[in-house]
Amino acid sequence: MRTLAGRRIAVVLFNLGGPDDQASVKPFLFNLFNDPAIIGLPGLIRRPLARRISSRREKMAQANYALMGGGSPLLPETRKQAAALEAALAPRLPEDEVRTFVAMRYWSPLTEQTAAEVAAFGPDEIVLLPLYPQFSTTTTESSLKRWNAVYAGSGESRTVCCWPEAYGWVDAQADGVRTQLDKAGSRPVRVLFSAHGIPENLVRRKGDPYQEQVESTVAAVVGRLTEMGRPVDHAICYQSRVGPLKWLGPSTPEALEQAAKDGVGVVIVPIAFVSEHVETLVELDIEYGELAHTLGVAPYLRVPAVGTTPAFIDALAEAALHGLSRTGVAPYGPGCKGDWKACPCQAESRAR
Ligand SMILES: C=CC1=C(C)c2cc3[nH]c(cc4nc(cc5[nH]c(cc1n2)c(C)c5CCC(=O)O)C(CCC(=O)O)=C4C)c(C)c3C=C
Ligand SMILES: [Fe+2]
Ligand SMILES: [Fe+2]
Repeated sequence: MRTLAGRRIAVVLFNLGGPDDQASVKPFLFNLFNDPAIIGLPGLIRRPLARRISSRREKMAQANYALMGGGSPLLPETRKQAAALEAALAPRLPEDEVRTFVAMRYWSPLTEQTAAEVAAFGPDEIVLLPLYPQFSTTTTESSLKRWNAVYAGSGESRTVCCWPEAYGWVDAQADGVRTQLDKAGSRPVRVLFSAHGIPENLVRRKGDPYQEQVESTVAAVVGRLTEMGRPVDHAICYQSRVGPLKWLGPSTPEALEQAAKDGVGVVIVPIAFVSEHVETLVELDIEYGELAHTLGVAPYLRVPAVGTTPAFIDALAEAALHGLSRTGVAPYGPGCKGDWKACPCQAESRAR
């Protein structure tokens, strides 16, 4: 697999980023809505629209971030994952100097800042590793496009497009579900796999593979639970709806209403996030927790994001190693377009 020893290897972890304080909420939102991957309109229309939406959304978003102390915990949580991954890779690549980096899409450290840091490191090889288990044009593709536009340093780049069925990721999720099922005891519960939504037309008209990959993660986790002797009543739903377009459904509130009608409690699983942030700590725990209470859905239990659990960090380390073992795999591009399972970066996690 490895041909040269003593390499400098940069592993770049990509995530969305979040505001670090109340003042950065609006510029963060502007960066997000000004991304053509989020609003696919020409810049002349998109920029003023992004300015309007970020102004309109500022107060509500600030109130949500205030519930977590003022800003997003996403960066400190991601830095912990980066440190754990670096420690996990060191014994696997003992002759190389491996360094992990964090590149955020909409807030600091912005991708261009990280690109400069990676360039200063002078890597021989770079692994681009999105912290999005499932590929979406709105997240993974947007981050990788930005990286490719701004990175001007040394090194051969390899990309891991996605890892929806990676062994340790699925294992960590199944383990988290089992822990919550134990807490539910003999009370009837449905496992609700809640993913961040995207507009439906991205899937139907533009072939975004996100929904299919979310479904494949869920099938793998349910399969693992069945192997553990814990078959579950389960459903997939989509949270965090934004704007007037039709988004993937059912929404998480709709799934909670269904649970109320069916007389079951829920174990809710953040199935597209790998760390805690506003969408888990505020939306799942507070907003939907209150909704569940109002609807009489009990128990309402939530699986923590995988964070730095050893099985998950192992999955990231394996993904980085698989990235290193190939040259220039395109992110969900030639080689896997239209069939992500055919992408070489999927082969080894399936084989385990
Ligand atoms: C699977 C991951 C994510 C997808 C897909 C995604 C798509 C997407 N998001 C918005 C709009 C917003 N997202 C916001 C926060 C946010 N989104 C993700 C992940 C995905 N987004 C994360 C990890 C976070 C948290 C950031 C943090 O603060 O730590 C927000 C800001 C919060 C709010 O105002 O509600 C917005 C807005 C769209 C429009 C979209 C797809 C088109
Ligand atoms: Fe791939
Ligand atoms: Fe989002």
